[in-house]
Amino acid sequence: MTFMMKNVSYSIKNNGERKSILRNINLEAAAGEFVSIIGKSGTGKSTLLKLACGLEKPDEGEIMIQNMPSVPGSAGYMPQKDLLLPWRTVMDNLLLSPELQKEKKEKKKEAEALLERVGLSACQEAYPHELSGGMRQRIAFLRTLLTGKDVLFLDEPFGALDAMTKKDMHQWMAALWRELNKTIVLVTHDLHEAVFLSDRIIVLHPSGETEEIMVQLPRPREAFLTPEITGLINTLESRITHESYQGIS
Ligand SMILES: Nc1ncnc2c1ncn2[C@@H]1O[C@H](COP(=O)(O)OP(=O)(O)OP(=O)(O)O)[C@@H](O)[C@H]1O
Repeated sequence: MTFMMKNVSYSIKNNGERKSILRNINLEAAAGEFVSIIGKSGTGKSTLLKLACGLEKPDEGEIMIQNMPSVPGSAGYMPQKDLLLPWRTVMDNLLLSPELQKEKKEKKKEAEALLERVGLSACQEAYPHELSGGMRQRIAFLRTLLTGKDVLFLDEPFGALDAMTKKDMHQWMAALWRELNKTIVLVTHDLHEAVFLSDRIIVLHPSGETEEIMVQLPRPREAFLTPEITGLINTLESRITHESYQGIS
């Protein structure tokens, strides 16, 4: 498995007491797979991604990326907010992490090629405030890609975008994922997004249990709501509203 979480538990200190956030989580993703994690607010999805990419340490359990324990830098991570630095141009934002690792020169060509590939070469010298929300998220995603990692964790990357921009982003992401052959684990609240993009969807229940739903729809997928897509969305909605896992009926 390219990504694996085994018996992972995590708690935080809250007013002197330990508060359990995740209990005994088992998850995995195969090479090139697109997996989404959905669930009610507060079930620990963002925490799970931070653990997955080594930014937090579990109390118990094992987290592996490409057969090695996950540490910061094992995988690409895109947080909920784009975190583009307002005083740096698009190119300088893309080269932020390579610059810190003294690889700026080597990565510049790669950054130019990526911008070209997604039709954003013209905004290379623009500042974040000059870009639309969709463009900013594209740049933030390209920055995650520039880490060169095969496994990418994305935390609600399109959450703040309007419906039309989101639709464009879904198609853009699906095409790039196919082309680049990355393993992606995405946290989202948008069930249509999860169905449109994923091979597999994990429902994280408030009880801490997880449930898995396969998306066996041919690709490329329809951007509009077909009866199959609507059916899956309804299934997911009914699973999320269950307080705990009761088996798929
Ligand atoms: N630093 C922290 N201090 C206290 N509580 C925290 C901290 N980080 C997370 N939590 C709590 O952990 C739980 C899980 O938070 P997390 O953000 O992972 O959930 P989520 O499923 O991603 O939520 P959402 O869908 O609303 O983004 C929540 O109850 C949250 O209040």
